[in-house]
Amino acid sequence: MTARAIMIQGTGSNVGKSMIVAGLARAFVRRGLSVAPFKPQNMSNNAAVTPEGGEIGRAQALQARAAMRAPHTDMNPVLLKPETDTGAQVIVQGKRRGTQAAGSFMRDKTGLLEAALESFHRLAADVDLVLIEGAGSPAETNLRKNDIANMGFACAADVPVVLVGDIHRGGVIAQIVGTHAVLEPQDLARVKGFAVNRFRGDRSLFDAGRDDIAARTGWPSMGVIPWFWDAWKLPAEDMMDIASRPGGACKIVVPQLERMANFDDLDPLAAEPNVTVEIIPAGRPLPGDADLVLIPGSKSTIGDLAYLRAQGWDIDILAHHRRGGHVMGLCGGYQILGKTIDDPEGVDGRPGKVEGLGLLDVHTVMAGEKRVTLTEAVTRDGNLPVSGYEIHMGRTDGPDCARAWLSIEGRLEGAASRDGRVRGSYLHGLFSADAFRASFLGQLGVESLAGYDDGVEATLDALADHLEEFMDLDQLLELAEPVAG
Ligand SMILES: NC(=O)CC[C@H](N)C(=O)O
Repeated sequence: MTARAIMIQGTGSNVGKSMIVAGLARAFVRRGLSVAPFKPQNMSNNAAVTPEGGEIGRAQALQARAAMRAPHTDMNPVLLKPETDTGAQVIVQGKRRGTQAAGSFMRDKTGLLEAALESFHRLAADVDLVLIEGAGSPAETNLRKNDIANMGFACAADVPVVLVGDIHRGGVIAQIVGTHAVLEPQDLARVKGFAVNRFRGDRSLFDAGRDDIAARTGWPSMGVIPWFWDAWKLPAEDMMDIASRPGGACKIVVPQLERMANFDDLDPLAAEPNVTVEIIPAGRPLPGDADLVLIPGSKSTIGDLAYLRAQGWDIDILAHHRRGGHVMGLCGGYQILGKTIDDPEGVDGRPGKVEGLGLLDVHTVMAGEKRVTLTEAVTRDGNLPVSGYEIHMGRTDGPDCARAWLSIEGRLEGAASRDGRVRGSYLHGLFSADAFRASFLGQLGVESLAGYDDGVEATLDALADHLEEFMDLDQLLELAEPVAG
């Protein structure tokens, strides 16, 4: 089969590329094509686990779901997970390759373009259409040399590009015309069209603006896409996209860690009408009226523990617990709740051994192989099924693990305090299980009113309808070119 491919690049990060690729994937699947999403290089601490036990960006996992395919490590062959301001864990074709400083990554990308091309061609051998997503913007001329995320990949793979701008942040004419102005001729020749995303109001008011972009660039418009109001119902890719979600009386408070990882854990809770999820940014105390403080995962637990203390959140969490409140820690958050965290070789950030909050009598050691796996578990009290995933270097043990509240094929998972109000587990994604979430919220005194996965499916269909209406999908498909062998 000869697949066709097209690449969606943006005029900047967060212009809505991943959402557009997800919507296009669902729309083209509904038109009868087999579709695979692909992003050569992603930078995100929000990872998903594939059935083969590898890691990819969560956005590609959502796009795979939109395309009705299992996620695969080939869909995002290079994933950078920031650990500090200057260093990141590098994941290649799903596996941790090590930690690299930003500067050395820029200079030395040995083998990465080859890995990206290999993955791309493997995907293309299997489907009718590969929808490729760029990263950031191709207008960052200083990053063009050695690039594998945008034009560097588009040129190497010989694929056409559509450029998306974001009118909501302003200056969209300059975004697109400006990108046209700074691209080198060989990159410019790749761009076949543009689209304007996140339009609010009367679209006809922008007709002249759209025509001006077309006249100045020579590119046809693929559409002016109105704001998609239900976007929040889809798993968030970027920390910038997660927002507090006002809802009902039950208040779940989440300290926004600097290296927060796998925050899709919050989505099923935020989708509950009876629940308000409040994400607290640095500089603000955790509110005193929380029903539950949820400490999310962290890419660098020791670093984020210091960050949490610098905000005074340790004091807030201990006070909340003393007042009778519930505390839950997931993965990095679980480790933070324990007594000690020991990372002798710095496999998770800076090396060191530190004391945790001590709300759980457990100890964590970071070492050895990274555990990356899809996991099916059941709750020990009600035998409720929970499916989730694990991504961690740390191993946690201690007396409170005897009160583990989950069981994975007979093995105990997690820990709880004697009074049961403090709980931790390595299992990400557990709140998507409707029955478990209902029972968990029941313990906090509220009723669950939402079916989470059904809601995501309905939103992906609505997104596909939205793009069918406001983008020229026939023309987009015509622009897609056969993948050169
Ligand atoms: N996903 C997580 O929260 C990971 C926790 C920690 N960074 C570890 O690797 O063990």
